[in-house]
Amino acid sequence: MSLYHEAAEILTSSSDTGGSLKSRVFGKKKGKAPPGQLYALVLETAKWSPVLKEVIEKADILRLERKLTPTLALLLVHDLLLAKGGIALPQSHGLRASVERHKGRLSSEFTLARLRRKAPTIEALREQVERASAGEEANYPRWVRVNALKSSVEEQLETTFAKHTRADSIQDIVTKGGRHIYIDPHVPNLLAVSPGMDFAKVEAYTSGKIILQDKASCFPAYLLDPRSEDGDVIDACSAPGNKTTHLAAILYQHRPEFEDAPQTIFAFEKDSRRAKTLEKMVNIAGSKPITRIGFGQDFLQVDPLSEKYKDVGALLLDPSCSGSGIVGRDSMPELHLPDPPADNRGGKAKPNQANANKKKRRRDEAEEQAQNVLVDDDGNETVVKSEKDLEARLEALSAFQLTLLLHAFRFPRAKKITYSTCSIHSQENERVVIRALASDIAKAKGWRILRREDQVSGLRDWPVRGLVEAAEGDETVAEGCIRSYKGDGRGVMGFFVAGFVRDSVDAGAHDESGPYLRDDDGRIVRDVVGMPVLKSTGKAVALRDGADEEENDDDEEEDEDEDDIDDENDGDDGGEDEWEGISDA
Ligand SMILES: C[S@@+](CC[C@H](N)C(=O)[O-])C[C@H]1O[C@@H](n2cnc3c(N)ncnc32)[C@H](O)[C@@H]1O
Repeated sequence: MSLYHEAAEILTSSSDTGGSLKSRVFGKKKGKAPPGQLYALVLETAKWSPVLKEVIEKADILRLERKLTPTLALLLVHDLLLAKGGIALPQSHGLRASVERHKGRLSSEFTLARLRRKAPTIEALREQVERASAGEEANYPRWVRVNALKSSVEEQLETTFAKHTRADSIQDIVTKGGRHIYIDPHVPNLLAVSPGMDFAKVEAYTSGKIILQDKASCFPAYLLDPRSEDGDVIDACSAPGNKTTHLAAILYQHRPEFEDAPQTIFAFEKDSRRAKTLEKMVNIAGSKPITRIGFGQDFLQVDPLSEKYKDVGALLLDPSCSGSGIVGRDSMPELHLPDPPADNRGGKAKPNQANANKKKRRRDEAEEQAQNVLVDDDGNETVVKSEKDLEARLEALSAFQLTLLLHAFRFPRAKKITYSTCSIHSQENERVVIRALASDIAKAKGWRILRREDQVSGLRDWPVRGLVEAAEGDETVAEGCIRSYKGDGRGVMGFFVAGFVRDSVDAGAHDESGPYLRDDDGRIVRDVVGMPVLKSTGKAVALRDGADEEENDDDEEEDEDEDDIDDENDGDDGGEDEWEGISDA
């Protein structure tokens, strides 16, 4: 079966079956076509279908080409007019010929359809199409994290977003037409831009200078705030790698001067296939030199007492969850099929009312069915027929989430942990936090909630906090928890994060933050001539004879090390031109 027949089968079945488009494409048992290509073809064709329907009907090719069904015509005309390589069939193939014969007519109808929509260029039309098909997402900004390892907000404002106008509020981004940009006041290096921009070919995106990441999804790494004195960092559940690469960028920004032994991020991912995506993202983002990926490695099987993890001072836990906070996940745009020629419809000019009603009924049934399928944030589907089913699913998830959190509490040098979900259910959120704090291990090791007043400034200021009732009336815990809700006008997905801290590490594990005083960014405090200030005396280190020269030599070495990181990153980018990007929670 050709790519187009497989795609047509998916498009025609989409109104009858539940489940997400991704699961229907990637879960297909017998297909021959590469799933990535199939998925892109089906999704893009559905997005463009209102325009293509018009083009096909005006060019009248369904009357002229009797073998073409309306669905096949949409798919083939999509590729003829919009795909880089045209129709993916041999030149002699009958289907290809049946559409290419009408290329001239189809192209001019396409131009007319564009002009009727007042789009001066195909790019402008593409933006319209993206916006119209975005569904729920059209009411949200596109969040863009500038990757500090490779670029800066200033550079991106002058290059990628040079033509954007500065907006005064997040509401302006979604309500005003055109291209607007807003600098987020809470999370450093975060921008919001108007929806509808196609990033697939934007250089800053394909080279990892910018990463598409929802604002709320940036909270965990920012809240963890890893410093050089925290030693190594664990990302327990890493793929696709948004938070891993965010951690790397934060470590890079906090890197102390004149110190070697860079920190390591241990990024675990249980699912080997997803670990490959993680690897790709880590490479593109330039985080590879400091990241060790645990391919297919289950965090629960990692021994906290292993020598390898003796310097782990901070952990980020972002486990699988119900994904109930995700905005517009995998929503399939409505398909607009061209009408068959009049004589194929038994001479009637329009589909009759009975048919239209039948179609509507089928659509309603499919929608109802889809609402009963709970798709978690890893794409796994569970049919939820009742409240009881949902409760059982949430109970299973929260038991797993709690186990993970208690495992993290065991790392002997750990002093900070963040726990997050993209769920709105308190069972997966405050309830897990409360149960974790009440555990024997938390009490034995001295773990407590990271209070609001001790949080990084942007999250201290974030107004949406945890639910007091779900936190069993504990206001300190509820205030320490950070929430967000979709649809509340703040432009973010539904999310939850809480931080845990403790004041001292396990007996036997040393505090290795070093002998020198550090500023808020983890940099060593120095006197006017650049000598480091000792914690013990509050005074700068005294110079020995000849030590001045030695220290300068060291400085040069350190600078070279930092350059090495950049060089390696640039080198990595060269081989990754197939990167199509990830956008995620
Ligand atoms: C919510 S996603 C993580 C998203 C990721 N933190 C990001 O921001 O890009 C959860 C991931 O955890 C992985 N996972 C689930 N259980 C795990 C375990 N026990 N050990 C390691 N990875 C696990 C899943 O396969 C999935 O890829």
